[in-house]
Amino acid sequence: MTQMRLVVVGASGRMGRVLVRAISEAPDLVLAGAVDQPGSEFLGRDAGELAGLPPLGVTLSDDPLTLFAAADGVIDFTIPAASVAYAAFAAQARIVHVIGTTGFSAEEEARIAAAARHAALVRSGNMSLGVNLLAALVRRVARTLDEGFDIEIVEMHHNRKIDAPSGTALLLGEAAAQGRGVTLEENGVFTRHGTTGPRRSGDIGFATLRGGTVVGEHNVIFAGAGERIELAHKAEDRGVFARGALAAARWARGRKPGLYSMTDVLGLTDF
Ligand SMILES: NC(=O)C1=CN([C@@H]2O[C@H](COP(=O)(O)OP(=O)(O)OC[C@H]3O[C@@H](n4cnc5c(N)ncnc54)[C@H](OP(=O)(O)O)[C@@H]3O)[C@@H](O)[C@H]2O)C=CC1
Ligand SMILES: O=C(O)C1=N[C@H](C(=O)O)C[C@H](O)C1
Repeated sequence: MTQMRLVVVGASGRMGRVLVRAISEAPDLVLAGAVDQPGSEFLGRDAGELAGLPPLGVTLSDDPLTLFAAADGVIDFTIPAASVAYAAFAAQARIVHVIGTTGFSAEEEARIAAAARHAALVRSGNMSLGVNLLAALVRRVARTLDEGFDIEIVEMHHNRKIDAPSGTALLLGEAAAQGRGVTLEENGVFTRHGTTGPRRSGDIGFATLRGGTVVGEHNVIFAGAGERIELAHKAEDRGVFARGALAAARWARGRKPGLYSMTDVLGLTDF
């Protein structure tokens, strides 16, 4: 098969730079374009140089439509409003769209699902193998234990993160809710402050920590009477997310339109 031509949107961001490096190291992939938002100070700069590499001859552009027309896929770790717009552009160009962005509203999620009717789109709050395996484990444990075990999800990220709880924490919360046969909408508790009263049986609680340069840590606690099970994942390097996103792009190439997840990409089946 020919090399897959990928455009990285948000190429000057933390994930964007890691993605540019990962693509440049993959013999089956080629960086076909790098996009930043209009007005960005990085427009016109070489994407390789920004990523700490020798020049790649691909400069940051604010013209996604032209680049998408000549590409096979888009890798997108940006902000929700941008990802929604790029989903429509990728659908128009009928190319693969991999979305790692987190923090979407329900309305934005619906617009992404609508775009996925026209092209293969993979979206996940966490692209790493480890977290997606953890989600399957959480689903399994939640199915086994009854409400005598309280579920709490604790996450910590760097101090530049703008959304809370993390996309991963929500993904893990959904897995716990599915295992229990309930919905996160009805059972999720996202804030506690003041005189809250005792914990309601069946709640799925979330706690958010922010500080320093932490790449991403998640802990799912099943707290019972006199014993506690903890399932945890620690990301040490953003490369794990980039590798997952590129695996998703390869997997989605040539696939029929639809909204896919990393569970589909990794072929993870429930235990
Ligand atoms: N699913 C996963 O596995 C992972 C998901 N993420 C998620 O990815 C997202 C990005 O994270 P991170 O890289 O740390 O954040 P950054 O803020 O470092 O990067 C986001 C980049 O997107 C750019 N951007 C904003 N609007 C546009 C636009 N319209 N077009 C092109 N680029 C745009 C920003 O530019 P500017 O700086 O000028 O605003 C910035 O460079 C977050 O939602 C995060 O939660 C992160 C890691 C893993
Ligand atoms: O913003 C980040 O950095 C991360 N975001 C994702 C999330 O919201 O879960 C994934 C990862 O934990 C890093």
